[in-house]
Amino acid sequence: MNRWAAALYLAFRPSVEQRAVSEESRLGGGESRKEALLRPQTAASSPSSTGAAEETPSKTMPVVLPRPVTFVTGNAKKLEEVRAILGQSIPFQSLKLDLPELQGEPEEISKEKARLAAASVNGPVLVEDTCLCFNALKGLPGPYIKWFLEKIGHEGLNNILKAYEDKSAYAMCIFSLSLGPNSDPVTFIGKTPGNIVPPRGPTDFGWDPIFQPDGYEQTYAEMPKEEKNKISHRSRALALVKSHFAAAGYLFQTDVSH
Ligand SMILES: O=c1[nH]c(=O)c2ncn([C@@H]3O[C@H](COP(=O)(O)OP(=O)(O)OP(=O)(O)O)[C@@H](O)[C@H]3O)c2[nH]1
Ligand SMILES: [Mg+2]
Repeated sequence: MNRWAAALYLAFRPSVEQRAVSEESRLGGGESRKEALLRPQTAASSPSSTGAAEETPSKTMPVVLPRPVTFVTGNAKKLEEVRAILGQSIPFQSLKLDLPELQGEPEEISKEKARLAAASVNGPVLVEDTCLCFNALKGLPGPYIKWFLEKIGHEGLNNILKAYEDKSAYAMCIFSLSLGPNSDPVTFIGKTPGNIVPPRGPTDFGWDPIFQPDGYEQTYAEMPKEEKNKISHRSRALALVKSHFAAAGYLFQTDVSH
């Protein structure tokens, strides 16, 4: 046994691709073991809606990941919420990195971010891309909300919708999990419907002051953080991430020599 000690965080049934991981590669040592564990794999589940992840029951051994998942983001406020929502449910660490982003459909943007992150970290990663989608604009600004917000601010975003009666919108978070370089990312999508309103509340996080979720009198910004984290797009997507981890039963190796 080398310095790696296998730390078993979860030991539930594995998912489809995990059958490919042999007992030998699971317990073997050195780089060859890591390569075997992180070879390209089929998505375990593709929860591409707000529904729960579907898992295929199996009795074979779970995938062993060389270390906790790295959540890669350049956004401190996102990280704060992810920490609060995940708690101790999934072993993860974070890395501040502002990854370049594709143009295109939100799911592809998130997946490509995960591929870049996995290549950069050389290990399992979780990333997310957030969209604010105006129904009157057929989903725009969507993944480009960051740049709209930066250039025209809350007032400009409200002004855009003055041309339309429909002020409804939805906040969407797309998490992508990649088990390592060359591993196809799996996505988890959470959406919260609401309306775009003139800004109310603290301005410390993006467009929170102009998004009022359905069924609430307060904007995201006016809500206590715990309340937002119960109903937000981010918490809905993370609920799917958690279900995926519970169903997949990943094993994590922890280097106990540090
Ligand atoms: O009011 C908000 N409430 C939220 O819950 C929320 N989540 C994200 N955002 C903002 O929406 C844009 C997404 O762009 P984005 O997903 O590319 O994020 P980012 O570039 O800041 O970080 P990352 O890509 O490194 O993870 C950025 O302007 C974020 O600040 C939010 N604003
Ligand atoms: Mg970004």
